[in-house]
Amino acid sequence: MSIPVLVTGGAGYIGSHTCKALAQAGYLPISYDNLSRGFRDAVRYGPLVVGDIADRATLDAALAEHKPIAILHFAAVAYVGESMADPVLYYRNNTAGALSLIEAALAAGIDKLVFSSTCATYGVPKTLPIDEDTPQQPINPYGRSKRMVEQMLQDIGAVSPLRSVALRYFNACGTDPDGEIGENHDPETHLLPLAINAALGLGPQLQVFGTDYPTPDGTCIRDYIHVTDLADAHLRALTYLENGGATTAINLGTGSGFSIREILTAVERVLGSPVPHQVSPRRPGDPPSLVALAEKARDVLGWEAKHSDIETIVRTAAAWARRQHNR
Ligand SMILES: NC(=O)c1ccc[n+]([C@@H]2O[C@H](COP(=O)([O-])OP(=O)(O)OC[C@H]3O[C@@H](n4cnc5c(N)ncnc54)[C@H](O)[C@@H]3O)[C@@H](O)[C@H]2O)c1
Ligand SMILES: O=c1ccn([C@@H]2O[C@H](COP(=O)(O)OP(=O)(O)O[C@H]3O[C@H](CO)[C@@H](O)[C@H](O)[C@H]3O)[C@@H](O)[C@H]2O)c(=O)[nH]1
Repeated sequence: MSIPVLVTGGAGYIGSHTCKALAQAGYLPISYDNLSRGFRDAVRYGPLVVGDIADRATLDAALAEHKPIAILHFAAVAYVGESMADPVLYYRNNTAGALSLIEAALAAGIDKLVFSSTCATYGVPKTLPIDEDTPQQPINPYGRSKRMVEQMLQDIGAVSPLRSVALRYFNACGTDPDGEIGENHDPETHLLPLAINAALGLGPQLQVFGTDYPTPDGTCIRDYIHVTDLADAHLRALTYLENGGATTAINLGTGSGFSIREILTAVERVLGSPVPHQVSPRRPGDPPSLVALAEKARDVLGWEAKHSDIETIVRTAAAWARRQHNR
């Protein structure tokens, strides 16, 4: 019998890829998702409970029915720009929502939780690459909404059996190499899919948000990590907690940064067509450079990125984009 695990946000991009990895490893992923930003047809590897993490009645019933041994908590709203415009949404959904989930976990006696945190909790770090001891001083409500959840997990974990791993992802990208699931955000706001769609003629030209950052070519630098590598890290974090591991926080990145211009060059090289683009003003809330030091993930989880070379990222994401457009 497969081991049940509750996956909030299992109908979303990273959650659905992690459900696939869980199923392959002998777990039964129970997706718990309000479908506000996810898709029913992304839930393929276990049952779906349609519910909101703030809805304790539905949540408690799902926990009582499926008896998961752990929770992987992906459900959130996750756009830096949107969080600047609508902070209430971010604090309500991400922070208050997480507290509701934690209370439900405690009531159900669940003592293991893996949390989707983010490098956006670091703000504008003084030095690069970013290790886990870098002060968390987020510069947007999205990052603050997530840092608060990390703090709640630490405080609550200190006085309860709940142990957790906060995985601070850098920029998720790429799609399932088998093509079963992919990245479907509506609207899409992420650089990689927008650049690929522009190159393939499947979307409008890309807006490059700012060319006056303090970086070598003036565009923002990010650390791009393939979603399959993120999924693998979640399994390892779950195993760590099953083996009695203590509450901790771990970066998930490659350790290499790419500027937006370097990404456009890479997309052009892999797809053989240029990325039509124009320069636009900076997007509020964007730090100039975010690059991980990924040693803790290797030391604690035995994890390293295996699919995150830029070619694999572009190839898998482009295959998915073409399939969505039957091209
Ligand atoms: N995409 C990235 O680059 C990135 C980087 C760092 C961290 N993260 C974090 O990873 C997680 C997943 O991100 P994603 O890119 O897969 O996003 P996504 O929007 O594809 O998935 C989020 C899922 O959560 C669901 N959801 C949202 N609010 C909910 C609620 N109140 N109750 C139940 N379900 C709810 C949505 O319907 C959606 O299916 C998020 O927590 C995000 O903050 C993402
Ligand atoms: O049309 C676009 C979209 C993005 N960018 C830039 O590309 C970079 C990456 O942007 P995006 O793909 O939107 O990712 P982030 O804003 O870095 O945020 C993602 O990565 C974060 C970690 O860095 C996560 O926490 C967030 O959930 C996730 O949305 C940024 O400099 C953007 O300004 C553009 O220039 N044009």
